[in-house]
Amino acid sequence: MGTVVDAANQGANQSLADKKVKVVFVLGGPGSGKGTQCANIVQHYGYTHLSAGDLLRAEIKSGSENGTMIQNMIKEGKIVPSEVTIRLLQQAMLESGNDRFLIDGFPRNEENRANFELVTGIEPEFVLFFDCPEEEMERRLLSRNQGREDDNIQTIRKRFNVYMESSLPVIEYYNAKGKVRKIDAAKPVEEVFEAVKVVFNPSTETVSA
Ligand SMILES: Nc1ncnc2c1ncn2[C@@H]1O[C@H](COP(=O)(O)OP(=O)(O)OP(=O)(O)O)[C@@H](O)[C@H]1O
Ligand SMILES: Nc1ccn([C@@H]2O[C@H](COP(=O)(O)O)[C@@H](O)[C@H]2O)c(=O)n1
Ligand SMILES: [Mg+2]
Repeated sequence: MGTVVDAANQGANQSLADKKVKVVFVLGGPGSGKGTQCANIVQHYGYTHLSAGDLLRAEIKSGSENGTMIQNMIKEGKIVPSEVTIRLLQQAMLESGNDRFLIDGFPRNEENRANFELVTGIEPEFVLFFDCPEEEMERRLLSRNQGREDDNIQTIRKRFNVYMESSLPVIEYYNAKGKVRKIDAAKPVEEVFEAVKVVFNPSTETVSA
């Protein structure tokens, strides 16, 4: 059984490698506006948006054998083992038929980062980092109203702790490699997107380099 699954996984990796997929990691704290800005980027730049959190929530709804474990992790603001999340990301990349992806909310810790690279061989083109003060993120999450089980103050505080302890080091890792494009995410949505466009527009990038 393990061998069949491993072979399928290797096939998926080979197929993604053949396509020479382009990946941008979209990172930032809970409520910093990753999903909001990804929707804008998709409209303008032809990327497919894959939110790791959305994929995990869909996996719960699908009645998968991992559903209960994932649900408990999300309620506690904890990071699901990368084996599960990477498989969902690979599947979604293959199904999309696209070769350009915004991977939102991943990698969330060192284990996510190292295993994604090891398993897929994919290095991000760059990391889009939405930088936002905690008080503003908290305000946004508490008024998001999308029925998310983790948008309550107890879980939000746990998510902030995980972000500080586990996710920021990943951003620092990519920063040391010169891959981070930092955006001031505390501004209104339209202003944030203006800053995002500068990153995605190659001619503007050349001028400012
Ligand atoms: N620049 C902004 N100014 C004010 N509100 C914003 C801004 N960007 C997003 N929002 C709102 O804040 C909430 C959180 O945004 P969003 O879902 O995009 O964040 P996220 O980073 O994807 O969060 P999570 O990590 O929890 O998935 C939403 O209700 C969204 O409409
Ligand atoms: N790489 C990831 C991403 C997310 N999770 C879990 O999902 C929760 C919600 O994520 P959002 O990006 O939608 O906010 C998050 O708090 C984690 O519990 C994960 O495990 N691994
Ligand atoms: Mg989101």
